[in-house]
Amino acid sequence: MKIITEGNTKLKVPKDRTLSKKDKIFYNPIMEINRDISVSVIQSFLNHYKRDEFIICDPLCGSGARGLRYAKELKNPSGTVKVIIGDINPNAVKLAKENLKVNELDNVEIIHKDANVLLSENFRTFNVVDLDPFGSPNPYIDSAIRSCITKNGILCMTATDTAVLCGAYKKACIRNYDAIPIKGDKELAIRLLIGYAIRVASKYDIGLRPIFSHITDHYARTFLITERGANRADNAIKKLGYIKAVNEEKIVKNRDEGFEKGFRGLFYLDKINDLDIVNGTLKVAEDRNYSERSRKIIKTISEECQINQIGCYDIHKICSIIKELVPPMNELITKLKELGFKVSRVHYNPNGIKTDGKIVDIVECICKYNNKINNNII
Ligand SMILES: C[S@@+](CC[C@H](N)C(=O)[O-])C[C@H]1O[C@@H](n2cnc3c(N)ncnc32)[C@H](O)[C@@H]1O
Repeated sequence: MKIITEGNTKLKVPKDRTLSKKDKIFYNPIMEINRDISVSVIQSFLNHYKRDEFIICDPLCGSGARGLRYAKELKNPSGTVKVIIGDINPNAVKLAKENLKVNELDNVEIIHKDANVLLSENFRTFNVVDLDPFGSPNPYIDSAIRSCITKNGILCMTATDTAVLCGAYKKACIRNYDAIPIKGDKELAIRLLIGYAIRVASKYDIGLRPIFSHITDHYARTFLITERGANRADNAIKKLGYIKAVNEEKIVKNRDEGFEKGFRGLFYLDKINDLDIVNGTLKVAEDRNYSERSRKIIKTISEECQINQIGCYDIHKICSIIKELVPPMNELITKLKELGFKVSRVHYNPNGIKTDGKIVDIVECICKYNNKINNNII
């Protein structure tokens, strides 16, 4: 064991790890970024909404890193923060208890229990439920929704089964998420996951609205606000639909229009980030000097979420289709901006941009740049 610091929380963690289920206790240092972003999003939410008591459940806690960071680093401006953490693995629970002592916290309860049992025993109790499983969060989504408060609760989840959500295993995606995936644009993986969660929540007359979503390294992560009532559930369902990807262009079809051959889904078609929450998240991460990479991801999201586009245009793929050389991304972005278009890079693909321009505008800029290069004008 060794002691490390994440944020301002001290953690005793195993020295030798395989980062798989084989580890006696799971701790992944790469997920510090995930935890930095999570603390910042929830703090941003707390700064927007007044709460006397704010109760968070981390039912798949591993070493306790996530739950303990919430307990130590979240500040509730108008009340208290309490964290319930649990794990089915007795070794994880033992370590989480040791980590609780190291941090001298008195606002945490640690429970040795199956996550679905813990969540089911706490009907409509938690302000936040954070699902951070191995693989898909799917086995826990139903009980997580029932254990969340129904108005302005937060369900956050990590999915590490991105190969499934991104379309490498179509049958598994249909089986696990009742949806047909699309390969290529990773944002669609989050949209598929959100779409699925909305369908699960709607049977309880709960609507879900995403406030922050990212796809980083090997996982997708989203934060969804609960909204009470059949009308809100209906509104959330109305935002689901089908997508057809044709040469980097995404054609969308609302669910009400029915399924058509060539389309895939269901996907969530509305905004997957709330700009106020994202900007608040960035401020928290910057004020607290959280990891540089987490700040960079949040900053890019704050830019990309101001452009209303599903997914992104991958410039390398466009160039390969039109058989043109790839221009420098910055040159292309500057050119499009000079033409009056909004443009942003995306956090999940170094070759991707979002823009309110059309694909023909991008193609024109690429061709013009290459002509100038060929004629030695640049
Ligand atoms: C990916 S790890 C959690 C990592 C942790 N949240 C963090 O940020 O470091 C998943 C954890 O879920 C636990 N787990 C697996 N199945 C479970 C179940 N049915 N109920 C409760 N815990 C479970 C595992 O023991 C493991 O510690």
